[in-house]
Parts: sequence; C-alpha cells; structure tokens
Amino acid sequence: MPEPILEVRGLTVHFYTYAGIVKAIEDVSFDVYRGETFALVGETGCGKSVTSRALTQLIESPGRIVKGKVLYHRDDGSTIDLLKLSEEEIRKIRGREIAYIFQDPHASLDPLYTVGYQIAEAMVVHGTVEGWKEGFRKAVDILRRVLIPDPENRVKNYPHELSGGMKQRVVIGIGVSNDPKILIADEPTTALDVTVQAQILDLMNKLKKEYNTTVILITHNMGVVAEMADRVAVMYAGKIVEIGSVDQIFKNPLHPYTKGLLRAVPNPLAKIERLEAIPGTVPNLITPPKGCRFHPRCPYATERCRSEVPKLKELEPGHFVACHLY
Ligand SMILES: Nc1ncnc2c1ncn2[C@@H]1O[C@H](COP(=O)(O)OP(=O)(O)OP(=O)(O)O)[C@@H](O)[C@H]1O
Ligand code: NI
Repeated sequence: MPEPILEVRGLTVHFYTYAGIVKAIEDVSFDVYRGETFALVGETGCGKSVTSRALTQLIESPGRIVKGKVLYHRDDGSTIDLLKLSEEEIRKIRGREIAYIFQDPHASLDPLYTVGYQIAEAMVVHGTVEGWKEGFRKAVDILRRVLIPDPENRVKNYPHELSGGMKQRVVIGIGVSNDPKILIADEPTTALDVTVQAQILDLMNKLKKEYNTTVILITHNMGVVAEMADRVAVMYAGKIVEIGSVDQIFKNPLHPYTKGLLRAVPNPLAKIERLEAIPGTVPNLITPPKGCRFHPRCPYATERCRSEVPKLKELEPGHFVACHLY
C-alpha cells in the first residue's frame, strides 16, 4: 500500500478584493504518496499555485486560508497539521522539509549576491551546516549535483553572469540544499526555452531518484505530466475534478474537462499553450457557476449539473472523478 506523506482535506482559499470575494480554491482534497511525483494540472487561473502555496501557509493578503487541513506525516512517525502551525513554526519547515522551486529564476535569485552565497544562506538559515564556511563548501557540491560545469568557479558568479537555464539549476540547487522531504515545483520550466526545459526536467528526475524526494509538480502541460508524474490531479476553476495515475488519466479520462485537455494535445509530448478543444473560458471566481463549475462549458450538462456540486467518487481503485455523469 502506498503511504501518504501529505493528506490535504477541504482546503479553501479566498481573496478579499474590492471587486468581491474571489473563491480561488474550494474544498480541495488529495493525498500525496511518499516518494512519488504528483502533478497538479489545469488551465491558467484554475488554482494550482494557490493550492501549492497554501500547503505551507504561503498565502498573502488579501488572501486567506478559510478552511482545511494539511496533514504532514513526518519521518519520525508523527503527524502535524501544517495549517495549525505558527508563522515561526512553519518557517522552520518551509525551505527545509518542504521546499519550493518557482517558475521564474530571475525573480527567485537576488542580483546582489553570488550564487554560492545564496545557496549557503539557505543552509545557514536552517542550521543544516555548521556555518558559512561549510555552507560555501557545500554550495560547490550542490552546483555539481545540479550539473553546473566548473562549480568551483561558478559559485563566485552573480546571477546575471549565468544563462536562464543555469540560473534555474541554481534555484533547484537551493531547493534541494537542505534535502527536503517534499519539493514543490511550480511551473519550473515554463520561463525557459524548449531544449533547456527538457534538461531541467531530466535533472529533476535524476535528483528525485537519487534522494527519493516526494515531488509536487505544477504544470499546465500534459506532455510534462506524461514525462514526469506518477499520479495527477486535474483542477478546474478552483476545484479538483479528477485524480488518478498517469495511466488512468491518459488511457481512461473520465471528466469531460480532462477529456478536453487531452484532446487539445493529440500527441501528449507536444507542448500546448492553449486548450482549443474546449470552447468557452474559465469562469470568474467571484461568482462561479452554481453546481458543477464546468457545466457552462460541458456538452453533457444536465439540470442536476447546474444545481448540485458533484463530489469526488472513486470509480476504479485510485481513480476519482467529480462528475454527475458517473
Ligand atoms: N492576490 C490575489 N488577489 C486576487 N485574486 C487572486 C490573487 N492571487 C490569485 N488570485 C486568484 O486565484 C485564482 C487561482 O490563481 P492561481 O495563481 O492559483 O492559478 P494557476 O492555476 O496557478 O494559474 P497559472 O497557470 O496562470 O499560474 C485566480 O482566479 C486568481 O485570479
Ligand atoms: Ni500558477
């Protein structure tokens, strides 16, 4: 039996804006198993980043986590609800046991400090090295781990002296520097050109195998899912509509939205930017559609879909769908 490292239950995040309350994610529940790569996929604005950031309370004003639990099963056998921790307690876990890699390496690195300094700092802050001297020494090892050539000299470089792909390797290096149990990668290759994207994905797979890290991968690209993930959760307009293994989702997609996503990528390894097979656009989340949020775009919508919110149901072992057709 696969063993969960995270159990997310009923996670709900709202943004209190002047225009109204944006119900960004609503009642999101899923498990992440130890050692797997779990992908969150869906169109822009569907709530992938908000979900992943909420896991460690990384939601800034005017946003608020209004409901939910994130149970984290630690290696020592204890379980904690990450949403119940104080700011000080969660800060000890974030960047150490649960680390993030964000999309844009330019924004993730500080132009005023060398890359060696920034990697060392990540370890010094969490006390995983004795001090700066050991931090700088380990920074060289980390650059080697992320396959940066000539690491002894590269540690002394400033971010602007490195290419986009090299910078993203540094960001990944910072992410893995404290040997996190869970690595959350939010569109880690979207800002890079295609050949570099493939190299970064290879690197992430290599590191994952070496260190047996659990990875939560956020992407809008089904090709990346096919290449990287073990299991997938498909999100639409702030809700999870389907969860299953990569095999189940690609061979037997159940939700009309998932089917649309896959139709938009005849070859799953081709890169997609827009989901042209699904007419219509994502609804605004201040007044989301009643019932199933996908019903205005769904060719099979019935009266029930317009009024009743569908719950996730398990149709075959490990394969869940939230749709009244089933
Ligand atoms: N600071 C904010 N204020 C108001 N609404 C917000 C804020 N941040 C996010 N949202 C809303 O939350 C919803 C989910 O956004 P999120 O960034 O999680 O989407 P995403 O799936 O990651 O999209 P993308 O693929 O574009 O990164 C969107 O409707 C967005 O408008
Ligand atoms: Ni996002």
